[in-house]
This record gives sequence, C-alpha cells and structure tokens, in this order.
Amino acid sequence: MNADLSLYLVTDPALCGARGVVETVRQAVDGGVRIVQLRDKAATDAEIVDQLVDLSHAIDGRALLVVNDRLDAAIAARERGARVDGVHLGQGDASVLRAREALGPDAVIGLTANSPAHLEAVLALPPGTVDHLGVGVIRPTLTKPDHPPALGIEGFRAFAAASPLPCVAIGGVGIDDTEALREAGAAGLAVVSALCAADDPRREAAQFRRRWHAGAAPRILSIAGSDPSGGAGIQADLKSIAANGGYGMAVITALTAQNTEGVRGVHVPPTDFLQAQLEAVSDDITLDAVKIGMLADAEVIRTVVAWLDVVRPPVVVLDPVMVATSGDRLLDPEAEGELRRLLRHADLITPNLAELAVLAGRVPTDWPDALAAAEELSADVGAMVLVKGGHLPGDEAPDALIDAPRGRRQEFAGARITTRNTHGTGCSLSSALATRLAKGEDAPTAVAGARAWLRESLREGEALRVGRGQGPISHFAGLWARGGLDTRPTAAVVEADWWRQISATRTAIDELPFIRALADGTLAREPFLFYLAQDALYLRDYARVLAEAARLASTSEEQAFWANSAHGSIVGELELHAAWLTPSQGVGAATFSARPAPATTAYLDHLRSVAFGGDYEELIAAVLPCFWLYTDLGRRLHAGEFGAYARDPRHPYASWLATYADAAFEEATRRAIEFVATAAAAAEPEKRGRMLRAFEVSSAHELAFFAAPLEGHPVV
Ligand SMILES: Cc1ncc(COP(=O)(O)OP(=O)(O)O)c(N)n1
Ligand SMILES: Cc1nc(C(=O)O)sc1CCOP(=O)(O)O
Ligand SMILES: [Mg+2]
Repeated sequence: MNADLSLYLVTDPALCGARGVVETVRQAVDGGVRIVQLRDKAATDAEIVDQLVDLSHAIDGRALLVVNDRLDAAIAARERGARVDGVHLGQGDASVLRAREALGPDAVIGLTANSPAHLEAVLALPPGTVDHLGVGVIRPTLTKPDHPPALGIEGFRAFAAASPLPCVAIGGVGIDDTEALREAGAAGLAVVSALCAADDPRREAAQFRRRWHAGAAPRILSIAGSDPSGGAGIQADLKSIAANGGYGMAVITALTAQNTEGVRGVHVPPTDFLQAQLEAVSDDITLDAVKIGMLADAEVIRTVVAWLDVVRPPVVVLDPVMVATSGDRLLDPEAEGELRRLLRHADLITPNLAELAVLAGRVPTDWPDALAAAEELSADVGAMVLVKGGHLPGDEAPDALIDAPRGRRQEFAGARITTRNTHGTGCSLSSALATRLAKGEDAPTAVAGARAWLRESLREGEALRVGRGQGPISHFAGLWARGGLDTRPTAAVVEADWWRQISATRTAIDELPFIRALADGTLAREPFLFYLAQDALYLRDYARVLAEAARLASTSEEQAFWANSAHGSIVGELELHAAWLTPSQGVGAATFSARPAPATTAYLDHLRSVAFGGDYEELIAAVLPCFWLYTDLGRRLHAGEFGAYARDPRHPYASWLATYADAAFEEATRRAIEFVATAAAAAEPEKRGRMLRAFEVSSAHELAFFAAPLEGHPVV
C-alpha cells in the first residue's frame, strides 16, 4: 500500500508521561502525524490489544495505526474490531512473510534495515511483502539504548539511494533535521521523543508538517463530475487547486453535457472504472487532500466510501452536491442515504443552505437557525461544517465555520458581489479549501484565504465573457493581474505574502515566556498587571492614531471603520481600567500614573511618526499588526493550541483571555486586512514597499511589547 509516511510517531509510554499515550497520539494526529506505531516493550499482548482498540478509536481513521513487534496482538485487535493497519518488525522479530500472509495485501508492513546485508535480504523477498524500511539510527538516542551505530544524514542518504523501498529515517531525529532528511531521500521522519516528550504534541507535529511540506505544492485529488464548459465540476476544481497553490488531479464520477445555460444530460460510467481511476492515483501518489463533489448515485458513493476506507487521505472536503440552484434534488433517496455515511469520512463539509436543510432534516428559518442546524450536523458527524449564505436574500453573503466537536464557531461577513458569474462557485470554494488545508493552514485561515480568493474571482468573472447564461468565475484573475499586463499583486497575494513576511516574528511571539505563562495560567500577577497598564497606555494613543487614519481615509466606509476602531480602542482602555486596574484588583492609584515602558514608547513613536509623517496607506499598514496578531493569537489561545487550560473558566485571567477571541474584533480584523491588502495591491511598488516596512516594524514592536512584562520591568 502507498502509505503516507511523512510524519511517523512511534509511542513510548514513559515519554508520554501523565498525558498518556492515547492523548499524546490524539494531539499529534491533530497536528498532522500520518502514521502511528504503538511501541510498548513492557506491556503484555493482552494489554497491547486493549491499547490498540483505544488508539484506533482516538485516531478514528485520520492516520494509519501499526504495532511494533506484536503481530499476534495486531491480529487479535483486528478481531476485536480495532482498525490496525499493520506492523513494524525488526530483524529479530516475527517473519515479514508471515505478517503479510496474516494481515493481507492492504496491510502496512515496515521492516527495520540499516546494513547492506539487510538490503540484500529485502531484495530477495517476494515483491509486495514489505512496504517500507525503518532506517536508523540517524544519531545516537537514549530512547533505544541497544540501537545500531549511527548512520548520520549522509549514511542515510547512501542507504536510501540503494533501497528499492521507501525509507523512513529514525533515531535521534529532531525538527531541525526535517529539510536535510527530506532532501536525503527520506519518505518520512519517525520520531519518538520529539513528539512524545513535547509539551504540546499537536503544535510540534504541525511544525514538523509545515517544514516537511515547505516549498512543495500539496497534491489534491478532486473526485467529481465533468463540466465540459469549464466553470464547474472537475474543470473548476483543477483551476481552483492550481490558483490556490496545489497540484490538482481529477477522478471523474460522471460526465455531464452542460454549459452556462443548463445541464442537458448526465452519463455515469461503470463504477468498476471509477474504482480503477481511484486506485491508479492512490497506488502511486501520496494524496495531501481529497475534495469530493458530484457523486451521481448510490453505487458511486459506495465505491468512493470503500476507497476512502483504505486510503484515508489526511484532508477530506466534501461539497455535498444534492440540490440544484433550481431546488431540484440531484440524488435519489438511496444515494442520499449513502451520502450520509460518507459525511463521517469528511473533515469539512460545505453545504449551501438547501443542502444543509436536507442533511439536517429540517429547513432553517433564518441565518441563526441555519447555524444551529449546522452545529447539530457538525456534532452528529464529527466534521466541520462551512455554512454558505450565498443563497440568502439581501446585500450580505455571510459564511460560517462550525466546528462542534471542538466547540468553535466563526462567522465571515461580506457584502454580496453582484454578478451573474456564479457558475461553479461551490466547487471552486471547496477545492480552494482542500488545497489550503493541505498546505497546513488552520481551518479559519483557510476559509478566510479561500473567501478572499473567491471574491476576487467572482468580481472578475464577467470579464471572461464566457457563455450566455450564468458564467464562470475567473479562477486565475489574481495570477493574470500579477503576471499579465498589470504587474500589481492582488489583495489576496498581498495578504498571504505579508503574513509570511512576519512569520519569524510570529513564531518568536508564540515562544515568548510571557505568552506561554499567560496560556498555562502560571503568569504572576505583577507582570500581568504591568502588561495591562502598558496596554491601557498604548490603547489611549493607538486610538488617536486610528482617528488620524479616519481623517485621512478617502471613502466613507473606511472613514467609518477607522473611526469606529478608534472608539473601540478607547473603550477598551476604559474597560481595562474598570475591570483590572482598580484598587479591588490590588492596583493602586499609581497604575493610573504608570509611565510607558521603553517598548510602549518605541511602538507609539513609530505609529505617531507614520500617522503624522507618512500617508494614509502607510498608516493603515502600521496599525494592522495590532489587529491581526491579537486576533490570530486569541483564536489559537481559544482553540487550545497553547494548552487546553487557556480556555478553562478557572484560568486566573479567563475573562481577559476571552476578550482576545471576541467575534466582533475578529470581524474588524478581517476588514482591516481587506482595506490594507486592497490598498497595497493598488499601490505603486515604492509605496507598497513602505507599507510593508511599516507593517513589519509594527509587528516587531508587538513582539517587544509582549516580551517586556517578563524582561525586568519597573514596578507599576
Ligand atoms: C519506523 C521504525 N523503524 C525502526 C524501528 C525499530 O524496530 P526494531 O528494529 O524491531 O526495534 P524495536 O523498535 O523493536 O526496539 C521501529 N520501531 N520503527
Ligand atoms: C524505536 C527506534 N528504533 C530505532 C532504530 O534505529 O531502529 S531508533 C528508535 C528510537 C528513536 O527514538 P527518538 O526519536 O526518541 O530518538
Ligand atoms: Mg522490534
């Protein structure tokens, strides 16, 4: 089987500590681990079987599960219904031939190998006996005291070059080896301590995953129908995938004869051939995400479900194409029943309101009720649901991302774009989401980015002049604007570029002891109050700077936005005083006369110099990090990325942390990003450069501001 070995977690009960193996695995898989090996030398076979059952529930098909050494336990666990995908065997363990025979052709069988003699023995095995090799140690490691001599990266490179099978690097592998080992030919990294002993296995796994995939386009498979007019179906999917930075592939479920005016016919090829297409792709290519669109009938859906059961791609986005814009049901009742089974394989479902009504079994009465229905659906099937409000009447076209299992909900507001070119919008959005999720973006970021791209593509659709009916969107509008006659980037490109430009600053903020201690509740009261007093001082002058942005804005929409933000900022300052900087909180009158710390002064000096010496565009770029970095941090704190305690109502600063994840602030941030990115996209290169510089400098000040409370501050 062509398994995704990119990030391979081998468990160690001692290193997992009090968190336990199951919870460690759950978190690591959330972060992107693709294969888990249960390795517990001390446990009895019966205990291993129990652990495999528990792990198979925790993993729930999101990664492969294999067991170290214990072939018989793997067989017994399967008999108890556990989903055990295979075994890893060493040179002195059970025979790989026996393992293959016992576990079947789809099992994942790994074998340890680290010498030319081992390679020779592998070559002598019948083809298909072993799937991959575990090759190490790369460096000496305490985790396996009896380890073989270290190969180093160069030794691994030579071994992998001579191997007929994919090689996973193991032994002393840390995150900083990621690029070197990938470049040396590793099919993946197998780690024990780097993940089991990590404070936050989810975060650590996500870092590994980001670094492993850096620079490579994610491989996205669309399983959908064909639209020969190119606006919807696989044709739209492939364009969306490419436009969002992925490598697109397509397996066709049905052929339609259609154009921008309507569908004239549908032909569903035999499902044997659908299966052949699916297997041809997955036997050869590791998939980073699958997007599923039109599934013509029950048999097609069953075929896709059976394939997903075996392949289990890391990201599955399902656009449940069930109801035509006309309101006609596109699937018969049997197929609708099968589709419900498919929902459980999805990570994200993207129904329009009519499809949500069918899936939820009731017609939502209004937008809040649609969100409630999506909440029920998300809880029921264990997947995120993106509710799309495009079919709502009125000037607004909101979307909402509902993640009931993790208790998260996020709304995305947006004025409706008036255009006839909406053909294929759903296909295009879901493919863009699959691509962005496969790149490692978290779901809210993926939705925000995909929406920004889609809005731009919708705006430019009519310029394509394709067809007499409901025309397509312009998938490459952004790219063409950049690479064609017009060399300016699009707003979506600016947004992505600028966020990338400050990635080192963002990582440094995440790693600050202040942020860590704030999240885990160990931050002492004195630095916390110091921070709040500085924040209050900052907000007072930040409000003045925002008011200057309102004064300079050239549209009333932007003027109102910045004026509102100035108001919000000063209200925030007053609330800080009322809630925290009071005698009842142990803060004396001295706080009110607290003097700005050097970091505060420096940050405000920068903002003032841009506000009163630069231009409007530079100014709004300078104020943006305060919106963006806080919202991002707030969302991740609230999502538990820095530990679950940050969301606990018993956290000593719970009420204050809650303000970080405020939905209205998040929405304001979205709009601020849109204004700044749009202005930057339209600006001449010289001005765009100044804007980016102002943005970067403010981001660096944010870092210093967060660092200050634990860097020997004067007592307030
Ligand atoms: C992926 C991977 N590679 C190598 C090993 C080592 O297996 P083995 O040689 O059998 O040694 P033990 O793990 O049994 O001590 C592995 N476990 N995983
Ligand atoms: C289980 C195992 N097998 C090895 C081999 O070389 O075969 S090295 C190893 C332990 C790797 O642990 P860590 O990631 O903590 O160094
Ligand atoms: Mg072994």
